[in-house]
Amino acid sequence: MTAPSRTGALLDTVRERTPLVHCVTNLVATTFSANALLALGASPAMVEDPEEAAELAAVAGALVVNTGTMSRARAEGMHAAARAAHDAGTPWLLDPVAVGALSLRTHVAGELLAHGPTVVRGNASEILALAGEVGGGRGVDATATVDDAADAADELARRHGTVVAVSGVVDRLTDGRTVHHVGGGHPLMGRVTAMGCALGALTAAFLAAARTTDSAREWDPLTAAVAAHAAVGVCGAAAGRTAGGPGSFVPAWLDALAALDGADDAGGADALVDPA
Ligand SMILES: Nc1ncnc2c1ncn2[C@@H]1O[C@H](COP(=O)(O)OP(=O)(O)OP(=O)(O)O)[C@@H](O)[C@H]1O
Ligand SMILES: Cc1ncsc1CCO
Ligand SMILES: [Mg+2]
Repeated sequence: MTAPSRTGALLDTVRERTPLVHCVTNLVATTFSANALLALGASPAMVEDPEEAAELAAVAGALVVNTGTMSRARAEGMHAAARAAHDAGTPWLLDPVAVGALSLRTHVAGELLAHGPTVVRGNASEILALAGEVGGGRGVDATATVDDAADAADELARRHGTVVAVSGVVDRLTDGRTVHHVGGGHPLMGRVTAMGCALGALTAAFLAAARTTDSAREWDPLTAAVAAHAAVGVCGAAAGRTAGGPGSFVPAWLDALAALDGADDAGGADALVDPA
């Protein structure tokens, strides 16, 4: 018998445990992120009021805070959820959507870093801006490349003791010491909205699974985040092979997520990690 792949093993854990993933996310990504989590085998809950968010974050398996729809009221919910997750020792992921392009969210995201995110996940422009460098982001889409953000990502990871995942044609993930690249995916992923937001939600599900694995007393968020990116990459490549365009890509990608098989090396996901 061959050893289970890292991605496959974590995928199996997600399906065994059905982790509750608390999402404080944006108006665009809400339904898509929930569907992606359900397709994977996790359980989504989209809750943002500060009172309810704090209550849920304390019992959820993982939290994602996504700044895509910002307001002062929403910022309160983001802070409350992140604080509660931090206090409960629950892994949480910050997705700093359009940080650098708009002032309020740039300020709020900077404050959220104080609650110790387990993973920060964004495109290159967002990570550059969060690290305090000029990223050049115009809106929610990146204008910088993953390579442009490499040094900023490493520095951000070290400064905040977090994993930083930068998405693009090839994703790059680091904890400030170790770097992994994840290939796969498809150009159509940039032609539908909220694909990165869904990646953040799915990464949170993998964090929850890794955190609850018995053998993972010293669990590794970098490994879990890499596995999530590989799963998304393998599904993107599969969906891209059959889709006729952005419209048919989305259901094909959701179907691919649901069809991922842990025992079958999650469709070859591990081969996408650090290809020679
Ligand atoms: N040209 C591409 N080729 C392969 N994969 C891609 C490409 N563009 C995006 N992806 C993949 O799509 C996913 C989302 O990455 P992207 O950088 O587009 O996120 P984002 O800008 O945060 O998205 P959004 O904010 O719209 O949700 C990642 O898994 C990434 O690898
Ligand atoms: C299009 C858009 N606008 C705010 S959030 C979002 C989803 C992609 O980040
Ligand atoms: Mg994004």
